[in-house]
Amino acid sequence: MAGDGRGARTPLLECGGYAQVHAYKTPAPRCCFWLASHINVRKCVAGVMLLSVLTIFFYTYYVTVPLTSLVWRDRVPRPLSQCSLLASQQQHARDHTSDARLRIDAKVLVIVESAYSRLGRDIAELLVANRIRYKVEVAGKSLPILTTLDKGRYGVIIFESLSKYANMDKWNRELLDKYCREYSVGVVGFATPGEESLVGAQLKGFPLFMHTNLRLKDATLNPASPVLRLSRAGETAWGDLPGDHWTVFRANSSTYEPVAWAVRQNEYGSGENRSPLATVIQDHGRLDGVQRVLFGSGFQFWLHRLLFLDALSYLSHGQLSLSLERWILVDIDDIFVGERGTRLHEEDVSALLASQAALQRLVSGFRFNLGFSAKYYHHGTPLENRGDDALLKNREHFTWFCHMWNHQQPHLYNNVTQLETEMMLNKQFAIEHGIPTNSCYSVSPHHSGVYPVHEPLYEAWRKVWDVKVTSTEEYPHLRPARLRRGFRHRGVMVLPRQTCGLFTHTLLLERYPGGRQRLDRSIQGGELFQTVINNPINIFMTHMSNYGNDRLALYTFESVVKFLRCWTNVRLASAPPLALADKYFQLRPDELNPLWGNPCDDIRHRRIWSKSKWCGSLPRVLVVGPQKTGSTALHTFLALHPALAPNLPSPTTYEELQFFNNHNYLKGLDWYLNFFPASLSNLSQISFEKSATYFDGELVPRRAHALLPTAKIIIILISPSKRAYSWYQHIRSHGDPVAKNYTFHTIITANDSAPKPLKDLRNRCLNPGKYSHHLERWLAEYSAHQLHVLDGTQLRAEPAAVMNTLQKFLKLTPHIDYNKLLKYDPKKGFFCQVTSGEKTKCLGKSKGRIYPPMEERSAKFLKRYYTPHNTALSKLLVRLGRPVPQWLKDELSNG
Ligand SMILES: Nc1ncnc2c1ncn2[C@@H]1O[C@H](COP(=O)(O)OS(=O)(=O)O)[C@@H](OP(=O)(O)O)[C@H]1O
Repeated sequence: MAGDGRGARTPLLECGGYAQVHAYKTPAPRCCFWLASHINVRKCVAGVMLLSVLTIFFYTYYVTVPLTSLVWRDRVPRPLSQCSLLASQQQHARDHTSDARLRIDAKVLVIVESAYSRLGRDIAELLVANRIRYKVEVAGKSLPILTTLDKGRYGVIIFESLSKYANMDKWNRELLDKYCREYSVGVVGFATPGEESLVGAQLKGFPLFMHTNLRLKDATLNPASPVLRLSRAGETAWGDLPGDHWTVFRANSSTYEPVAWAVRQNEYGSGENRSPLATVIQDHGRLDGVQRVLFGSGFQFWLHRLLFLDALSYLSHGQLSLSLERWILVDIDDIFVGERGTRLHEEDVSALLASQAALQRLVSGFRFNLGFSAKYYHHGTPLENRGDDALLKNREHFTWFCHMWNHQQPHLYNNVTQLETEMMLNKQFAIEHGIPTNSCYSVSPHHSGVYPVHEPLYEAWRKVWDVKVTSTEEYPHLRPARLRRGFRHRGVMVLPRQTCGLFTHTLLLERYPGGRQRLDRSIQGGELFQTVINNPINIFMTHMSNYGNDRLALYTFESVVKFLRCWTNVRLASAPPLALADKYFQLRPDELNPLWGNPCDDIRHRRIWSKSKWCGSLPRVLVVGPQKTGSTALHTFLALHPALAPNLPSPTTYEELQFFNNHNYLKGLDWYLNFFPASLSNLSQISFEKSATYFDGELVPRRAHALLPTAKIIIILISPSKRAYSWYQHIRSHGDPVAKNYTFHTIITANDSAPKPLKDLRNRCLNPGKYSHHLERWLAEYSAHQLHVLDGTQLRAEPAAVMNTLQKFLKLTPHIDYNKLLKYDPKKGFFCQVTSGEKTKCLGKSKGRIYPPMEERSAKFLKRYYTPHNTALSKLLVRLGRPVPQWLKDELSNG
């Protein structure tokens, strides 16, 4: 057999030569014989399969792609533009401001039917999206308090149910009308669907008549209505209006003026033959001095959201007016990255330029912002590679920003150098191809490393690209979009990014998820349209593939911009990212400081956060102070418990990390996490942290809750007077120059005309002792059952008893008998840790200092000073069902 095989090779060569020469002669009997003897069925099947795979590959990459893309390009949808107003110039929008409203707060009161009602929720969400402050009250027997001293608390009162408003009891109604008149506060009301269909029914107490449960179509706005500001009149929203339960208004008084109209669905004809019915009506307040805007339906109809914002603006005399400026930046990410067959051709680039030119006519300064990953340059079909070249050829028409060179997620790199090297490759490419490198903007693939923060990314960005701005959808969470915020970290401004409904895989309008109508609805008054209305600065992320194929992105943006132009008076503009970031934080300076959340609480965040990071040992117990109440003793006692593990010590502040209350917070979460490494605690242990300055830190409860929402909070209280005195002795012995120069009495009695350093010291000394005030702040974030208020005087005298209660509160196992661990040390005058035998280990000299007793006059002064705060604390503890400590009873006694 072996001989057969070997000998068979030669005829194959001969076979080829033979066949050529003797093609018409005998058809290679030896060759066929050889083939027949060598090819079995298995080989034959394998060969056919291989051939098929090769054919499919060839067909897909070289035949289908160009052909299908030709078919797609044939079906490029035209942007929606059925608007007669597009050609006309934008007019000046009304200014609702007046001097009348200096006596009210720019806040609205929303009176809802129930805590769960749909429209009430929609109203609240729209207010949140526009950062309008509000308070929600469920309609009830009495009205909430409307004034503080001589100031009105609310600028507009919104009734989710018009009938609840009209049917208020006489007393409340008179009270409300009086408030509205006195402070020129307006009312918004919504007619909610009732079971009964009313025809010409009078709204109780008003010369206004209503038809209910109607189906309507073809909405228009009254160009003369003074309410309109964001909304622009002149166009008709053709077609059926959503919902079967519309209310329309008819009035026979000049106090009423329609804001919007529609016609009945079963009404045909045109122009004058159609009788428009008022769906939104304004009451000028000519009869009773109260201005109102009443809606015949809720927010299912997109235009009502716009009119609602206008109503707030009008009724608040401009106090609640939104700016008319809307900034739009469209990022095109993944330049060069797309799959073969989905990338841009030369004609797509031409279309991109043409669309950009069209958009520039409506959005001043508009340029597409291109983010490139150069590793994939020229990775397409030959036609697509020419598309890459066309982009580069027209590079100066666009703005550019760097994406990751290889589109890798930065959180996967634990090494800054590696990140820098890859960023350098992209930069090198940019320099070689004349791509501008000075935008100071970058975007990370899949938001990776931006939030939760991956420090090496920020470091490399700053170093290689001088990045000062980025954008993400992830801070603080992806959803809901209206809660997205910006922040700044390590000099990089992170802007919230909005979505426009287009993603990497969204290639064709006809295959749009949920159908083309879904995208069109989003554009025509729906989500995308509302996004632009609700956000002064919009950064939209799109991908290269959205601009090839049927150029879905061009359709989307041109359409929405035209729709905005048609129906609103907003002034659209664009600017480079750095300018937008400056604008953003000018508008929202309160957002500059970040609020760190726990990356492990959100699976999306966990996925874009380094695997080497660990949040499993973050503290679950915080001892928050205040200072000089025995917090160090408590920390030491807790650390003796086998179920508890304290953080690693800080080189500068020892056991206290002082993260939540000072500049350490701005160092970022990694800084804090480093004190809680995975090795810190075994799995059954609970980590804890103690920083005595947390208690009275203004921002601490909010920050602590954002990161540690389930933590237990321990507060230690002693007499605030004694605390203040101990604190004075403490900073004096630390050499504080002001404390050294003044007596305790001078400091605590300093009045407001005293020198600033003295006043500052007085505040630092006295303010932490206003216990009830600080406790309320903690209670605003944490629920009462998470808070444990511990008596510091008792901790000093009977530490074992206190630790007993605390162990129960913390549900610690095993339960430890602290009588065995602590012993009174007569020399120190305090309880100390028992070491070997009879020996003890006490706290250092700085705890349990020896100093003269407080002067009588100071004690008297402080007792008086703290009385209101102590009274409030006592009430608060009773309200919470907690024991009132003996020291507090003593302070409140008359003795
Ligand atoms: N067991 C034990 N040992 C030593 N000291 C004890 C102890 N228990 C309570 N105290 C009291 O704790 C006071 C210091 O409070 P803090 O530890 O909270 O001070 S600090 O804010 O951390 O600096 C300290 O205040 P001064 O007496 O003014 O020094 C002590 O009175």
